[in-house]
This record gives sequence, C-alpha cells and structure tokens, in this order.
Amino acid sequence: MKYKVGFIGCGNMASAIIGGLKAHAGIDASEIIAADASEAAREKAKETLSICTTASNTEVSTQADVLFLSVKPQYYETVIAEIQPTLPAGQIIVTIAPGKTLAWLGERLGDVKIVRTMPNTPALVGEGITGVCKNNLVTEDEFAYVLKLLSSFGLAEAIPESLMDAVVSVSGSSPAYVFLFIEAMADAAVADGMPRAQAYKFAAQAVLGSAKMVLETGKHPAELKDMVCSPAGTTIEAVRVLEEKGFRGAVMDAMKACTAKAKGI
Ligand SMILES: NC(=O)C1=CN([C@@H]2O[C@H](COP(=O)(O)OP(=O)(O)OC[C@H]3O[C@@H](n4cnc5c(N)ncnc54)[C@H](O)[C@@H]3O)[C@@H](O)[C@H]2O)C=CC1
Ligand SMILES: O=C(O)[C@@H]1CCC=N1
Repeated sequence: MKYKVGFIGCGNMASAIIGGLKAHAGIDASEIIAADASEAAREKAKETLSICTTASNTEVSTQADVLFLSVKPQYYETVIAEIQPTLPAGQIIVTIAPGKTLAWLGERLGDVKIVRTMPNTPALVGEGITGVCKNNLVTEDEFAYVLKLLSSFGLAEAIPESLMDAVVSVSGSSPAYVFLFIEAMADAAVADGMPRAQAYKFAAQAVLGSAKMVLETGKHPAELKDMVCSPAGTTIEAVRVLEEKGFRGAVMDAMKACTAKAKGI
C-alpha cells in the first residue's frame, strides 16, 4: 500500500484529523491521500493540507494502510458498496460516523479490521477527545497504533461499544452546546456594555479555565461551583435563576435526544 493513511470524504472532521496526524503523529503530507466528491473540498485540502487528493474513492481504498471513512453517515452505505470489493488484505478501516455499529459495518464490509470512533471538532486545535472501539480482527498492536494516530489531535480512549452513543452526546456533539453557552454569555455581556469581541474572549476563556479546573484539580464540579458562590454574593443569584429555568434538566434532556438520535441513524 502506497499511503499510510487515506480518507474518503475530506470535510471538517477529516481536515482536523489530518492536521493532527501531520503535526503530532510523524505522518508526512506525502503519506496521506484523500478522496472527495466535491472539487472545492479537494482544492481546499490540497492547498491547506498539502496532501494528495483525488475524485476516486477506490484510488484511496486500494492504497491506504489505514482508511478513514469520513463522509456523513447517510453516505456510508453507498461508499462502502463502492469500495468493499477493492479493499486490500490487512487494511484497517476507521469509522467516525454516529450510529454505524461494528455489526452494521461488518455486515457490509465483510471480514475486515474495523475501528469505530467518535471524534469531535476541537481536534482542529489539538484538543479533541475520541471514543474508540474495535472488532475482533484488529490486534492489540494495531489498536494501539490507531489510538496513537487519534491521540495526535487530542485525547483518545478505548471504550466499550455500548457507550458509543453516549460519547456522541457527551463529546461528539457537545461542542455545539458549549458554543451556544458561550454565545449566550457573550450576548449578555454585550447587553451589559462590553464590546462583542472582548465578550467572546472573556466568555470563552472562562469556559476554558473552568474545564481545566475540572480536569486538573480532580475536584467534584459541585465543589468547584461552591468555591465561586460567595454567601449573599453575585454568583448564587445567577445559579438560582439557572436552576429556576431548568438549566441542568435542559442539558440532560438535550443529551438524551442526542443519544436517541445517534442510535437511530
Ligand atoms: N462535524 C463534527 O462535529 C463531527 C462529525 N463527525 C462525523 O464525521 C463525518 C464527516 O463529517 P464532517 O466532516 O462534519 O462532514 P463534511 O460535510 O464537512 O465532510 C464530508 C465530505 O464528504 C464528501 N463526500 C460526500 N459524499 C461523498 C462520496 N460519496 N465520496 C467521497 N466524498 C464524499 C463531501 O463532499 C464532504 O467534503 C460524519 O460521519 C460525521 O457524522 C463525527 C464527530 C464530530
Ligand atoms: O451532528 C452530527 O451528526 C455529527 C456527529 C457528532 C457531531 N456531529
């Protein structure tokens, strides 16, 4: 096989992954090939990532040691039908779509090595987190190699396949909820008179710093929340209103809907 890593579909997620592979996994641009149906996507990938691109999915499927299926889930069926007869022996297929189980994939791909993953867009800035599971044809060494590739754009953790729909909700989709939260906080700061650009910076840095506190102190989020809430202070007033408005319930309901959708895709 001529390329270490291949991609079918070179949009947002594939570009984020390729950025990590080049920067942190010791994979050179010349060792990566991507196919995309859109000429604009191919041109963008060639210009911004300096990788080899093609309109032919089978040119990629026949030549990559590790093959990412990075099209939207609704295209999986047709893309798999197109490439399945061409797959070389020993190749590892990596999927990044929600809802496509190892059983579903195995029925269509046959007896091939499959690693099922769920990444997220913070991969673009090297701060992704990816849930990963495999079928029984992938050896432990091969799995470790794929985990190393996925660690080039953030954290990558093996999880049981039964948790993959929960991963979609808690990290695959959750950047969107966090962006809504940041946007809402910034809008409120603008309402209080802060210039908009500054408001995004303050809101985003507060989210970044809070996330770091959870990860680095090991303290329970409730304890960290209590540390901010001075008696008769400002924060507890905001917390009271958030509780009144059902903030936590809304987040949990939203995530239940997300998980349910992931199961049904
Ligand atoms: N965007 C996100 O936050 C995340 C996306 N994912 C998954 O990653 C996968 C890709 O999503 P995005 O990168 O966001 O989508 P995207 O739309 O940015 O990229 C998909 C690319 O596939 C190309 N494409 C469509 N049909 C094709 C075909 N038959 N052959 C070759 N190329 C074809 C499109 O032209 C497009 O450039 C999806 O399965 C999505 O569910 C997973 C985690 C997070
Ligand atoms: O919205 C979606 O379906 C994809 C999967 C996880 C994030 N984006």
